[in-house]
Amino acid sequence: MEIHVVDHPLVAHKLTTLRDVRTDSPTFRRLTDELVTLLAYEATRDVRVADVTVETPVAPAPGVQLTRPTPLVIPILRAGLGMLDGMTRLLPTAEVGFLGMARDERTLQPATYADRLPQDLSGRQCYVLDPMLATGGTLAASMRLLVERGADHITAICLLAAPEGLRAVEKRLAESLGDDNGATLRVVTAAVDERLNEHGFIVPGLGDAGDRLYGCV
Ligand SMILES: O=P(O)(O)OC[C@H]1O[C@H](OP(=O)(O)OP(=O)(O)O)[C@H](O)[C@@H]1O
Ligand SMILES: O=c1cc[nH]c(=O)[nH]1
Ligand SMILES: [Mg+2]
Repeated sequence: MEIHVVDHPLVAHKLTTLRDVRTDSPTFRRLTDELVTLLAYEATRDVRVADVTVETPVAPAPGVQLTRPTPLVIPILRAGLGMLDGMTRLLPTAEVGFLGMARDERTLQPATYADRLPQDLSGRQCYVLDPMLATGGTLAASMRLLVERGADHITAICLLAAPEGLRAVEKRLAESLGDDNGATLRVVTAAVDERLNEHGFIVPGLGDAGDRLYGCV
């Protein structure tokens, strides 16, 4: 699995405000949206395009356009929903599928409560949106589901990742799918933080992303 940490002063600046405990929900939502667009620029670097020629008012011009099937964007509910608009702003023709997953606060295991994804993802480039990659259980389960449905190119966009979570995603996917599953798997993130705490929270992190976006449930 390829891990790409986006090293850019604007990303670092926005992430710093996002982490700040004094940042309120409206500002947190706006910054998440802005950060996703910056991360998406990197994450879509290898989106599939085909050569085309258009006529300018002056002459034919060679160019490219996105190929079909169109990419699929998958926000992981609930917190991933806060990243959807920022992503589709950059990829307006993408289709959107939804996965609802919640981590049990005690066992830290993810449970899937909603699956509105196509059954056949053969040849689909998939972009998974989830702000936090903590133990990695949620991302490993979602990537596994997508590969089992035929996706061969999956990029996860996360605001923050924990080092042990990144290692766990690689290990779990190798165990469940095999090392030579043929899929390209990537994680694009704004930062890899220090560690997880005893509650499975990223340190220093930004707290509970879902709660900070939408309030407590
Ligand atoms: O890497 P993991 O240890 O699996 O944790 C990460 C998951 O935890 C958070 O979601 P949460 O379960 O809190 O659901 P929510 O988005 O509804 O708040 C976060 O948005 C990820 O989906
Ligand atoms: O730090 C964390 C870990 C999991 N989920 C969050 O929202 N934050
Ligand atoms: Mg949460």
